[in-house]
Amino acid sequence: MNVGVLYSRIRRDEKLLLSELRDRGHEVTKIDVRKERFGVHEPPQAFDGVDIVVDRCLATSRSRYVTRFVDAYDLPVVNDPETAAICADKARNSLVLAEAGIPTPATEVTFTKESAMESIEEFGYPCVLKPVIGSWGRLMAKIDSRDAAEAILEHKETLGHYEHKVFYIQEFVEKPGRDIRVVATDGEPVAAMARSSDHWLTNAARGAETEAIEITDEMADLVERASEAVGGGLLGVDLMETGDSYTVHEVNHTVEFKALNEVSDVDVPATVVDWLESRVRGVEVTA
Ligand SMILES: Nc1ncnc2c1ncn2[C@@H]1O[C@H](COP(=O)(O)OP(=O)(O)OP(=O)(O)O)[C@@H](O)[C@H]1O
Repeated sequence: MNVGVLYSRIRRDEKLLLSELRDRGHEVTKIDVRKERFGVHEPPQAFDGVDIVVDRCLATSRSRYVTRFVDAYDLPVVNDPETAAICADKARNSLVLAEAGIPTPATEVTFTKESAMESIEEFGYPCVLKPVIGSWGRLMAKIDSRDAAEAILEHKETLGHYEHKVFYIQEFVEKPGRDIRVVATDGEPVAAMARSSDHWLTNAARGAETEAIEITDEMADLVERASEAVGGGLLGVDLMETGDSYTVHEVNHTVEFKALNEVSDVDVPATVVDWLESRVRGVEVTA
């Protein structure tokens, strides 16, 4: 098969994927989205002969638009544009998880700092304020007091980009110093790791320690349901432990897997390519 890989920077994750594809004799068409022009009628020539497109754009804005265009060109794309749109937006992410009855932290969205303050006071301290669009733990605030809340809300309202005028407020989950990332393909867990840190943010990108963990039946069930809630695909499902159970705080759509591949016995890129091959076979059968 010929796999089109949309990118703007090739990270270790993409290198792993590209070399697994090439090792199996697949053709790879690297498509640098910074250089292409995406017409509404005609696809760029770069897509000629491509069987399936994998979106690996680092920037969420690029990911969201480029997947829409690829979908309009009638090419299968991983992930689906609607999945990318849901996962890129923490408010939509939380909504679909809650709608599907999946345990997820209590969350409110408000549009003024006054109503945000009401929400924060009701959640009590600490609580969490997140940007609706963002990753790697950037611009996340754990709010410990009313004074801190007032300052952050004023900064966001005065200095923030328009997305920062959507206040996404969440209960603080007392997790055991770690959270869990499960990479899954169409709801089927590939491998899981715990990310531990002394800091309340336990993102691997912020230097948290990572270790492989077993996937329990309960985790697998939540991952399957969370994947279905956002429309499936190649996803990273993030969970926190809550004593005897779990809460799913988000699902990521252009999931990084290099850290997981390093700690896990599972060959993550190989499993992802197995899945891509099965997707292309599925398209050929139905065509
Ligand atoms: N409600 C919460 N209570 C306690 N800790 C939280 C809460 N929400 C998030 N965290 C912690 O903050 C980290 C980052 O959260 P989240 O995944 O929502 O942000 P992100 O910027 O989208 O990160 P990523 O890009 O890794 O998905 C999580 O790994 C988790 O440890």
